[in-house]
Amino acid sequence: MARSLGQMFKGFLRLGSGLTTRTPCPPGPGSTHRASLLCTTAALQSFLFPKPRDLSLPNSSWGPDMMRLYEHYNSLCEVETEGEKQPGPWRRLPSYNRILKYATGGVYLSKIIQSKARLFTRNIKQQGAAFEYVVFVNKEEQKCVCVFQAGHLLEGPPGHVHGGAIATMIDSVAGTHATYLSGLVLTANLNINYRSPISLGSTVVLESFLDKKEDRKTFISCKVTSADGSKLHTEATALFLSITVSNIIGM
Ligand SMILES: CCCCCCCCCC(=O)SCCNC(=O)CCNC(=O)[C@H](O)C(C)(C)COP(=O)(O)OP(=O)(O)OC[C@H]1O[C@@H](n2cnc3c(N)ncnc32)[C@H](O)[C@@H]1OP(=O)(O)O
Repeated sequence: MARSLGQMFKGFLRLGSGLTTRTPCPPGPGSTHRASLLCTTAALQSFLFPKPRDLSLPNSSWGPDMMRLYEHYNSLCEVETEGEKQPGPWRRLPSYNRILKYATGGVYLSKIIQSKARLFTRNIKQQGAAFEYVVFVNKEEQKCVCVFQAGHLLEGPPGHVHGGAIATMIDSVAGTHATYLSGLVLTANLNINYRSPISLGSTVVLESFLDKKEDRKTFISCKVTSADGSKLHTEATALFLSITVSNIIGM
């Protein structure tokens, strides 16, 4: 068990270093033996380690603000220089309904380990009903941005988003950011100031910034603003502590 968890978190830690890289299948005509071997290996790999469904991609429930902001940041993930496409300053992070699906073989692991468990923010199957979001990270600026559309199941005060749901998103985005920067972490402290309510169904932007890193501690601040950036909804600071796999096993 400890070994499989070790493998699992090795995959998880790859989040910060090009997790989604896969062997491309070369074009058919004129393929060499080596190329077809590569293709077979890739096919075998995808059979043995099926890709989990990425829930951070657009679906039909996404409104105009959500789509506009997604397309804006997505366009910054790739830049064209002298006719060639290069990685841009931003990167979209994939998102699954269990964190262990980041590991190689995570789809199978997910069936073996507490098979009914689901990531809190990704456990509602009805598209658009709860948390619709996508996270982008900018390594150079050490910054994360999340575009979040809050569905009708997240109601707190009538017509508005529950404070716990907002806290959940802040913890998730700041936690993802801290993981990206520092590997495996747990939230030790989260302070939130709610400045103005968020309407149900609206799209907001969460921005997460690295304040400082000290040994095991990663300090992050986060703010939530309206889609056009004109209104501040929420501000937060958080402390994440780096942990080891044995911390999780012993939990
Ligand atoms: C890719 C997808 C990623 C998705 C991200 C999802 C993010 C979700 C994140 C979470 O929700 S995690 C779940 C909620 N958090 C927890 O359940 C954590 C529960 N708490 C613990 O397990 C432990 O308290 C913890 C691991 C955080 C710390 O215990 P340790 O024994 O490792 O640390 P220790 O108590 O020795 O403290 C280490 C340092 O941190 C400081 N510290 C600990 N807790 C603190 C605190 N709460 N506030 C301020 N400082 C704190 C402590 O003072 C000390 O400072 P110094 O080294 O300077 O002396």
